[in-house]
Order: sequence, then structure tokens, then C-alpha cells
Amino acid sequence: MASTQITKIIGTRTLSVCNRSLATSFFTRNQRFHTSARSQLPDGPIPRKHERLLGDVHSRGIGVLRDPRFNKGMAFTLEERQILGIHGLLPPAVFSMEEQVRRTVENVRKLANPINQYVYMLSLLQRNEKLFFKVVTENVEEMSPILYTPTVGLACQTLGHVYQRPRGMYITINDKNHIFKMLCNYPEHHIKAVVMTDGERILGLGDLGAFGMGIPIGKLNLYTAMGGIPPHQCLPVMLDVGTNNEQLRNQDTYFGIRQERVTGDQYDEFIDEFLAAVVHRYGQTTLLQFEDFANHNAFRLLEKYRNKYLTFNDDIQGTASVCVAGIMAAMRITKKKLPDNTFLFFGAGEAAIGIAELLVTAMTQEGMPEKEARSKIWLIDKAGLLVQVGGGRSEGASPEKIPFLKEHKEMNDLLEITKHLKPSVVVGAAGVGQMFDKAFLNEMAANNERPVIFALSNPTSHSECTAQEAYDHTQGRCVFASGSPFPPVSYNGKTYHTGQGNNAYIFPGVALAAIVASMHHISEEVFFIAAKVIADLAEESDLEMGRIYPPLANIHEVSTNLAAKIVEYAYANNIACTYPEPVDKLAFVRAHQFSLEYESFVPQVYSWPQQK
Ligand SMILES: O=C([O-])CC(=O)C(=O)O
Ligand SMILES: [Mg+2]
Repeated sequence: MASTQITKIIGTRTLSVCNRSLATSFFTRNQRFHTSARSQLPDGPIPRKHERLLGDVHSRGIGVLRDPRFNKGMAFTLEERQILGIHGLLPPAVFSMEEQVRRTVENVRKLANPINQYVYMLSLLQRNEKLFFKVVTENVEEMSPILYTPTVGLACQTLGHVYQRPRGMYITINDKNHIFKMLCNYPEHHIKAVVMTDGERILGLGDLGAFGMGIPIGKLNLYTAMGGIPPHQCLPVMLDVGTNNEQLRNQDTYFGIRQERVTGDQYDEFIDEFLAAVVHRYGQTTLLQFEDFANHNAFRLLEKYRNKYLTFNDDIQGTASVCVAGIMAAMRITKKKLPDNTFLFFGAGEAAIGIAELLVTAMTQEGMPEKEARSKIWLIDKAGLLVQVGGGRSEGASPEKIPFLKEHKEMNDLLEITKHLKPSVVVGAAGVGQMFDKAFLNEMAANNERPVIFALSNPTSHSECTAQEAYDHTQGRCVFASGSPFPPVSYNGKTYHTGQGNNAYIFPGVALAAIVASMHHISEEVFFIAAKVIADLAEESDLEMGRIYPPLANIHEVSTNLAAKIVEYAYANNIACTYPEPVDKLAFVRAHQFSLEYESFVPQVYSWPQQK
């Protein structure tokens, strides 16, 4: 391509001294600039048009209506219907997108059963992608419990019945040595983010094998609805290595491979091959999000790959970030500093250890020596309080628990431990429902003016207590957050809107930043920055109502701002590869986001000057 042409396409403002070799390396370094080169560029940051323009619609006629990426249903104008050869294939009415959104929400409300609502919405996604994301983004408080936690848990449990059309990729242990070729079957060529699970620990529901696929699909829907990441850049993947859930294996609707889980070297080689195949196919800066792996794999895979790929574990790092954000915001209510607290975790898995580690970082940033910070944090696992072997505990601890082992006698009753340690902050993250009973909550209230109580286990049925129980048994004095949403609580004539301490506040924004800046890895610091950003977003008026997180209704804007902060950090710390560095980070992030408006399919007609 001639340099003058390139200059014209890219716009002189951003690449004013554009020569051929610079432009070539510029394009090869970042293919996304190539995409933008096709669109028209106004002044300002380079916009990245991810819309498929008319030229990308390969089919005319009925094919357009059958393609969810292009279909607008009855929102096609008369002109478009004629141009696309679909005139007469639709009822004559032309509806606006706003009317379609309103009608969709009405239809969902009529279906009172959550699983029917889930199926209805997923079939909309398979018909009309833009409308689906518009509905979800504009009604996120109402839609996220349907498409995400808690209903997604139920959907996974019944996925054999709920399954309708292919979405994402299913790769099994039997496909070893063929994974790259399989990835080439995937029809999208610009994948920027992969969310994968092996289904071994789906929410707090345990091993759901291939039915765990509902989770990567759900997470990636939120990538778009909450973070504005274009859907065609997202790939959900089920890594099927079998399931140890015998009951599931024997169900006739089960669609995964019917064998026990493969472990050991074979498992590790499989994961290794998959990750290598993804970056070979889609580029080294493809984001790889681990989701709902069991503890025994989650920690070691994170350690193995965190500096090799652009990767994070949502259950360890995303949950840590949102929970520490909540605790920092709670400190604005309790008027304490982090180091003034004693933290008790019920659970010592991915979420608990992730949060505990990030709390150590937060306390050391407030000037406390690391050893002392760790001494403030107590964890309980299946065998009881995490204490050193010899302190009564007969078994050694896994590596991630070791930094939190205490020299202390063995104890294993939650209430007794609470009476003994008098924690000011308790976090439930063991996936075991109803553990925070009346006696426990009373004890927390007796020891603290404002006890901080987080019931993070998902879905709702696995929550340690309900929001109402937490308020009722602490005389309304608690600061409460939960992993799954709860309706507002009424106590003593006052209404409280409790916060949802769910990693959905974190992963869309982090992923958006990682993608737009082409970060080559995600450091731990990113999750600390994210925690601080989210903690600062809770307004005083939110805190008064008991809400320590910004309203979920604002999540798209929250994720966008969070991404801009992380992009800033990424450039300052040399982990961003998108070149050149944008001046206005927020505008840069916005320019990458998926538009929720329908595109016009009417070509812009222009004419040439008269030839002599
Ligand atoms: O999916 C959610 O709601 C949060 C999460 O990652 C989990 O519970 O595993
Ligand atoms: Mg998860």
C-alpha cells in the first residue's frame, strides 16, 4: 500500500509522519488498526469500528434474517428490506429498537420462571445479537440474575434440556494433538478473549462436567453487556476431561464425554496444548480467563501461566478484587483502617485465599509489615482453623495455604472460633450454604459496633445467609455483601440495598483494558488498582443505604472507567503493546466498545466527478 494512501486512511492526526515501513510494522503489530483503517476517521482517537458493515454481509435475502449478527427483525426499514431482498419476508410493521427493547422486557417478565426467562433470552441472542445486548445493558439489574448468577447455575444443571444451538467450542481430552486444527473450525477470526472452564467447580455447585459451559457463555455475555467488548471477539470454551459426577454421567441428556476426569500429566499436557493453540491461532495477546476450575488446578495453573500468557483466574483474582473493594468501602462506614481489623474466612479455596492475599497487599500499602498483616487473617478449611501441623492439625496444607498457617491450637467450630478470635470482618467463601446462622450473627453483633459480613458463595442457595437474616440478627448494624443478588432488606422501617460482591464488577473492565491495550500479562497490581477504583465509586448516599458497591445499573460506565485506569497503568508499566500510546485513555477505551445501536444497511451513495 502506498504511503500516501495509508496516511489518508489512518488520518494525519495520529500518524502524521507516516512512511511505508512504519505503517507496515504498525499494521503487523496490531491488526486492530487494520480494522479501523477501513472506517472513516473523524478527529480524535482512532476509532475501532467492530461493526460488520454492509460489505461484510455475505448473504442477501432470508440469510440476513437468519444471521443474529445482522438481523434487526422488524426494525429493518422499508428501504433496507428492499436493498437486502427481504421485503415481504417480514410483517409490514417497522418497529424502533426502543419498541423492541420494551417488548422484550415485557415478554421476559411474563415468563415468571427464571429458567424459562434464561431460555427466552438466549434464543433472542441466537436471533438478534444487537437487541439482546441492548436489552441486557439497559436493564442490567433485572437481566443479570437471569443470564448470570444465580439462574446460570440452574441452567448449567439442566443444560442438556436447555441447549439449543451451538455457541463456543467443546474440546475434549480425546482431541489432544488436534486442538489447533479444531480451533480453525471456529468461524470468527478476530478472537481477543477466551473464557474456559473444565467444569470441575461450577459456582458452589461442584463438578458439572460439560454442562459447565453455561458459565463461560454467561461470563462472555457480560463481557459485552457490562464491558462493551464486541461479541465476535469472545470465545467460550468447554475443556471436557470427563466428570467425576457419576449421577450426571448417567443422565441420558448429558452431552459431555462419559468418563472419569483425566488428571496428572495428561491433563496438564491438554491444557498446555490448548493455550498454545489459542495464541497460535489468535495471537500472543489473546486474553485467557480461567473460570471455575477446582482449587487443586486453579492455583497451580495460575502460577504456571501468569507470566507466560495474558491470563487471569477470575475466581481467585477477580473475586479478590471485588471483595477487597467492598471491604475498603465498608471501612468508610466502620471508620476503621484495614489493619485495625481481624479477618476471618470461612473457606480456604480460590476466593478466600485470593482475597486474603490481596488484603495483605492492601495492608502493606497502608504501612503494615507483611508478617503482621498476615497475622490479622485467619482461615477455616474443611479440617478447621488453618493451623500448623503440630498445632493439632494432622495433615499438611497445600502451598497457597501455607503463608496463612498460624501457631495455634486446633479449632473447628465456627461459633467457637468466632467467640475466640472476635473477628470484625467475616467472609464466607466455602460454597456451603446457611453457615452463618443466628447464633453466629448474634456473636458478630455482640463483638462489633458495625460487623462486616460477606456471604460470597454462589448461587443464592449456597449463600452463607440471606441479606435479611444478616440484618435481622445483627440488629440492622451489619455491613453486608453477597455473591448472588438479594432483594432490598427492610429493617426497623428502613430499606437497605445490599451490595453484590461479585467479580462481575471486575472482569469486564479488566478484560476490556487487557484487550484494547494488548497487555502481555496481567500483574497482581491490576487487581489492587481495580479494587481501589471500585471502592471509591460507592457514594455516601449508597453507603447510607448499606450499598458498598456502585449500583449495578451503572456497570457499563463503571467498567469503562475502570478499563481506562488500567490502560493508564499498563502504559506506565510497559505491559501494553498497542502502539502508539493513546493520549486520552478513556476516549481510546470507548472507541473500542461495541455499539448497541443498529447499523444502517443503506449504502452511502456518492458520485464521481464528470470525466472528460
Ligand atoms: O459466577 C459468579 O457469579 C462468581 C464466580 O465466579 C463464582 O461463583 O464462581
Ligand atoms: Mg467463577
